Amino acid sequence: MNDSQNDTPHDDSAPCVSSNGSGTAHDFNLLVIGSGPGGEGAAMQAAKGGYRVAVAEKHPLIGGGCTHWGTIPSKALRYAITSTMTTLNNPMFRQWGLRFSPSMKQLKQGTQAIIAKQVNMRQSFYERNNVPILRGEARFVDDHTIDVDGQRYTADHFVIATGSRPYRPPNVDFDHPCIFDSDTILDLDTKPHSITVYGAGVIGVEYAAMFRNLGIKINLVNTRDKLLEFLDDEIIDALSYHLRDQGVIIRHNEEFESLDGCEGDSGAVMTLKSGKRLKTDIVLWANGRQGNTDTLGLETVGLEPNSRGQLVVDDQFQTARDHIYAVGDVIGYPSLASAAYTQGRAASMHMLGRKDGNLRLNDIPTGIYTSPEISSVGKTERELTAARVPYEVGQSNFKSLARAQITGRTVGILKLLFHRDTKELLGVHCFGANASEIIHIGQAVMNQPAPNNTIEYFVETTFNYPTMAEAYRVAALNGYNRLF
Ligand SMILES: Cc1cc2nc3c(=O)[nH]c(=O)nc-3n(C[C@H](O)[C@H](O)[C@H](O)COP(=O)(O)OP(=O)(O)OC[C@H]3O[C@@H](n4cnc5c(N)ncnc54)[C@H](O)[C@@H]3O)c2cc1C
Ligand SMILES: NC(=O)c1ccc[n+]([C@@H]2O[C@H](COP(=O)([O-])OP(=O)(O)OC[C@H]3O[C@@H](n4cnc5c(N)ncnc54)[C@H](O)[C@@H]3O)[C@@H](O)[C@H]2O)c1
Repeated sequence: MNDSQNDTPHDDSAPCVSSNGSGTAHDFNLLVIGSGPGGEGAAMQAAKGGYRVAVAEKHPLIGGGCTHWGTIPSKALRYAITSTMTTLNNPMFRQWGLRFSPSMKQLKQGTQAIIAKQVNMRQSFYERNNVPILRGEARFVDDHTIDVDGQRYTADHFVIATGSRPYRPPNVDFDHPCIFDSDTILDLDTKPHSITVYGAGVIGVEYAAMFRNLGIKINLVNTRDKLLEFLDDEIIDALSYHLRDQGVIIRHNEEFESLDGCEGDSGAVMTLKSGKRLKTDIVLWANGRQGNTDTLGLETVGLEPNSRGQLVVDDQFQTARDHIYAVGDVIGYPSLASAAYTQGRAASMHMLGRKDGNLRLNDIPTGIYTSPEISSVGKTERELTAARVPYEVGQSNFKSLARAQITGRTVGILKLLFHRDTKELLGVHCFGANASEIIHIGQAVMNQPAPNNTIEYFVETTFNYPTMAEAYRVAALNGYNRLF
């Protein structure tokens, strides 16, 4: 499909009954708002199911915040920083006198090329599946009609997949050149000497780790008493230890009182309610997100988002209006690209009436790209203890794995939690190189029907050697040895 087909406007005077091939009095069976992972998952699943589908997108390029401001640019920058610094810190290169301080511009060079590849690839998905992209900002005008920058389109169903943006409190001046959020930090052109990161959620912790790798002084201000409290306690301790060991100053249980940009671009001062004052070259505000619902005209269709702009949905991702679904960041937790895509597919399967799908909507792994990575799936020790489940722990320290010794990436653990009677795998928690990849081995076993979901799989299986995956065998044997 070419652009002119994509942009075909709806003719209000002639409603097209079935002539559009949708078998409906509306232009489309499904109109998706937003082309991030949530919107793409919904659009592709519905198109494959025979629906006539269109996607409205207000950004000039498709791919969503995920591609342009979130997952992809942050992970591309992280890769550029870690690979450059690993090379520069290699004792062999240092011995040879290799000294180089990369600029922000150099580190960001590769990111645009990766984004362009993502956009082209995703654009081809829409083209191949005959899903037109309606360019412009969508707004409901009645139950079955949206306006996209002056053109009106009708549909039987809608999926709202408009994502989220950084929450900006009114008393912070985001126009100041030294005050950034997770969108604007991507425009940072010069490398600061010091940064205060306010908010120690996933975004704050990932950026703190990333910038510390560049040798920048970091204050990480946490409004809670632990980092990432949804993780396993030992992993939280390991993360805190390694961030501190790398030189990040973490301040727990602190709340901001005021933030003042200094004259010109000479830094910013954050005053905390405890009386502390932190002056750094820049501040990265990373304290929560806001759903993109304010301009959707939701009042027209009788929907009301919560104070953070998020929509409430049921298990099928239906809002209070049955024909309007919502997926991804706009419904809040877990606010992951991975989950958004699955939710989009689930919403479309529901509207198609398909019961054959078996999407595991509650089995969402966590992958956190700190240094080193963190990943987990299933229950934590805290949850199992609270539920009085008799579990045992099997652990492998990366420092004793041959592969880790060879690559020099010896920091890390893999922890398996399993039922001490049935040996069922209940949780997998990993901190270390490649954690977000190797977690999926455990996830696959955990999802097998009993009795194939036990740690016996790891004990009985031959693993490639030397690999990081071997950690599963070591951890399972370690756990076995604790049983009596
Ligand atoms: C810095 C950062 C790092 C992240 N890292 C990870 C990670 O490593 N792994 C992970 O799984 N997740 C990560 N995330 C989260 C992930 O990016 C989001 O969960 C994901 O993008 C949500 O997808 P979505 O489809 O709901 O929305 P989005 O990807 O935000 O897409 C929404 C789209 O809707 C469009 N839109 C909004 N309103 C309208 C309208 N009225 N009309 C038309 N179009 C509209 C927007 O332009 C946008 O293109 C990260 C997020 C951030 C900010
Ligand atoms: N690697 C990844 O998977 C990855 C990376 C980055 C972001 N993300 C996703 O993006 C989402 C947003 O990340 P984030 O770091 O901004 O959010 P977050 O929800 O983790 O919270 C960030 C900070 O804001 C505070 N906060 C959040 N809601 C609050 C509220 N209502 N009142 C007061 N304080 C509040 C938290 O205490 C925390 O310190 C996360 O849910 C995460 O899943 C994922």
